[in-house]
Amino acid sequence: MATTKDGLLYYGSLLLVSFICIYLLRSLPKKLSSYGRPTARHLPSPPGLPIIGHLHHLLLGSSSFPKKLHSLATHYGPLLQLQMGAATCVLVSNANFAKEILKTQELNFVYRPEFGSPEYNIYHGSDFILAPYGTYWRFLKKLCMTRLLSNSTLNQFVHIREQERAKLLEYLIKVSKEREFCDLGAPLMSMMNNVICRMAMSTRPWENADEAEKIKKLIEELAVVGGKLSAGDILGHLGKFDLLGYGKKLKNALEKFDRLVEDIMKKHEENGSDRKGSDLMDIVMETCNDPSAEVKLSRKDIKAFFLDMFMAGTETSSIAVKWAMGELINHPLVFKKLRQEISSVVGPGRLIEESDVQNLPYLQAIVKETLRLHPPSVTLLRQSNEDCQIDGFYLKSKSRIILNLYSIMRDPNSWNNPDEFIPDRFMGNTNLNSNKELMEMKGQNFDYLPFGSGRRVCPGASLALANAHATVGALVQCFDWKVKGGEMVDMREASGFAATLAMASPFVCYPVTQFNPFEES
Ligand code: HEM
Repeated sequence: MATTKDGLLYYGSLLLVSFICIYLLRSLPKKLSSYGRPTARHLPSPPGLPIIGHLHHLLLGSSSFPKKLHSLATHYGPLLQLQMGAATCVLVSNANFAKEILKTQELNFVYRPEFGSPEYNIYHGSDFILAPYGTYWRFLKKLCMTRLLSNSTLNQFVHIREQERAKLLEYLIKVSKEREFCDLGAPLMSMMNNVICRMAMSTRPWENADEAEKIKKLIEELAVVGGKLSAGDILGHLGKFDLLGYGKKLKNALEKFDRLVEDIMKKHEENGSDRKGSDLMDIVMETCNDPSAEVKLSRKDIKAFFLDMFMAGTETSSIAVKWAMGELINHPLVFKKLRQEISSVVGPGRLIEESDVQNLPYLQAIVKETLRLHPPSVTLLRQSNEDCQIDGFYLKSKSRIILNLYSIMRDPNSWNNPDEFIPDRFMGNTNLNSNKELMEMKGQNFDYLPFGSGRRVCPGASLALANAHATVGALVQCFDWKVKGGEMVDMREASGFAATLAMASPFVCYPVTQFNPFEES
């Protein structure tokens, strides 16, 4: 007679066999479809902890976020899977894997991940930087490349950049006369904000100082709150509850920006017929009245687009000049050589202009070397659209990719003395990285990607470079620099998570005027 024990054994075995059959039936199609292909391996990972995953590698210790990514890449390899709380990311830290993502499999990785909870973003769905690769994104990218940020539009606005640079120099001459010191970061940020405000929306700081200043404050606030909210992604679904209140702060700041830009748009509409392409907003609004335009932009789309321009362009551009000046002050021989180059090309009595830059290769090399060592955007963020393999490793669709520009541009396999500031490596007359001598900024060399690469490459690169070259040149031509509290500028990066590479300490210095371009000779 069968006992209860036998019965349990019988039904237990039946259950086990059923589970095995269900598992085989579900996995068989996948197995058959991958039959004959080499089996993909899973990505390596550093040691992790339950729940927080690898967060402790990024949160503990006083070094900066890019240095922590760099240390992970150096210890565990150039392709890693990181679990940051609830968010899974793939960290890519060498030129070969970057090329695979940005070129070989570009169409699969042309998307960007969305961080933070969309419910607090009043521009959700209109955002250009995060827009999926499709008609809307293509329309705006083409508008940027062929009209808004094209070389001919940049030439049309050269006087704005000259006037804003002159204002910066006048301020520094005054500081120098009064033997005061200044934090160079603040006037550089105002200058770049004014340039973009005036090019984009004709805000005229001398008539309405308020508008440009309000936009600058909002952009600074949005960068801080947006960064904190994105970091909240590590909470997964809990992020929706806005436990720390950053969601509400973000919404608040966005609504203020929206009201400000709505007023500016109304002024543009009121003076519509007189304006005819006087600024970027006119050009964007013209497309709304063009019946042949492929996409009809809404007011929300236009405002979201300008917010992206400010967020992507202001801090990155001013920070680049700040890092360059830090390196120049800390390398007096490079500083001297640059001043000599400017003097021999520009002459003694006039201020450097943007049109001089093509004849100033050493100035160009200094800006290139600064962007290599201190890339204002430390990472490129991408997302895979479909399952794929990289170097035999399996990546599932919607994998978030962090391209670690900081490590790629300091990789000792690509760069000699990678942590040293050596502008000569870009001059083509040394044997230091001689294959880099013709290196362009266009993202075709995957060892050097300060502006990204491919379809998603930065559309503001020419504007950023025009500004960086002429500003660094003018600051070297007009002033000697003394550092408050010591001989050297503190070149450490700020700790904590941030999208742009900030300096750890304020850049406080004394300008000493050497050449005053506004003085009658
Ligand atoms: C030194 C200054 C700048 C640096 C280092 C920089 C760097 C970058 C990088 C690395 C990307 C991502 C590219 C990729 O994913 O392949 C990017 C995208 C972008 N940048 Fe810049 N940028 C700078 C200035 C500007 C300026 C001045 C503007 C416009 C006023 C701008 C507008 C944008 C926009 C709209 C995108 C998104 C493009 C897209 O998704 O298609 N940037 N930038």
